[in-house]
Amino acid sequence: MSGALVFDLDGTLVDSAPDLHAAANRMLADVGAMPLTLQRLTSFIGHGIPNLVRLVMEDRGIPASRSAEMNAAMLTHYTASPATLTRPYGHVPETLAALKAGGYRLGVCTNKLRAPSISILEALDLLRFFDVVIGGDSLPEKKPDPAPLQAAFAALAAPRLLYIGDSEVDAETARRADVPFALYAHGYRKTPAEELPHLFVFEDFLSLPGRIDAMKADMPS
Ligand SMILES: O=C(O)COP(=O)(O)O
Ligand SMILES: [Mg+2]
Repeated sequence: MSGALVFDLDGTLVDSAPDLHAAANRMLADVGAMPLTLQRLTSFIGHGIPNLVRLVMEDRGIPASRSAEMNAAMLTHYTASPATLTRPYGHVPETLAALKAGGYRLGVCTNKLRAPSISILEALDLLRFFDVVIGGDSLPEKKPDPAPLQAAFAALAAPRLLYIGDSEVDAETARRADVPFALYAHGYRKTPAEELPHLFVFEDFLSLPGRIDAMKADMPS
């Protein structure tokens, strides 16, 4: 057994911002509000959909009293098409295949709701690589609480090697769970990489198996 690796979803395995953006703009159109740019919407990703809706509403000056209605609209629009524009980042499928073939047990730990997470992984033919998917609603706690990441590793029942993510939330979750963290450089983070605790930063998924092998070689046996 080579050990367990857990991945974040949004901004790490997949570029999901275009579908979140489309759903948010449909929600805004429902109430006659102007759309947001993709860049602005992307800056709101990381703490799950209720937080994203709150930030969109603040940005557009929509009163908090409408939050239940807006959240319901966002969920309806997003779950209707969670994987229309969403794509895996470069070399993700072949890297997951190589890691799986190398004997690693793989999991996902995301703040996205579990149902659309599964839909996305299925639509992009990635679900087959994972032995566990923990979503933002799988437990009472969400990242950066360490509980969801701990639950993912517990389900994998193999030595915990690494959490791979793109954001401030992921770095903090890994730190609190006491798991080494690898930072994917091209996700949705707002903070410079050097300000986030990490074991290594990587630019391309193709480099990941080699980095993990090197990390294992450095570990006390
Ligand atoms: O849904 C979000 O806001 C963040 O999702 P992630 O945890 O997969 O990055
Ligand atoms: Mg992420």
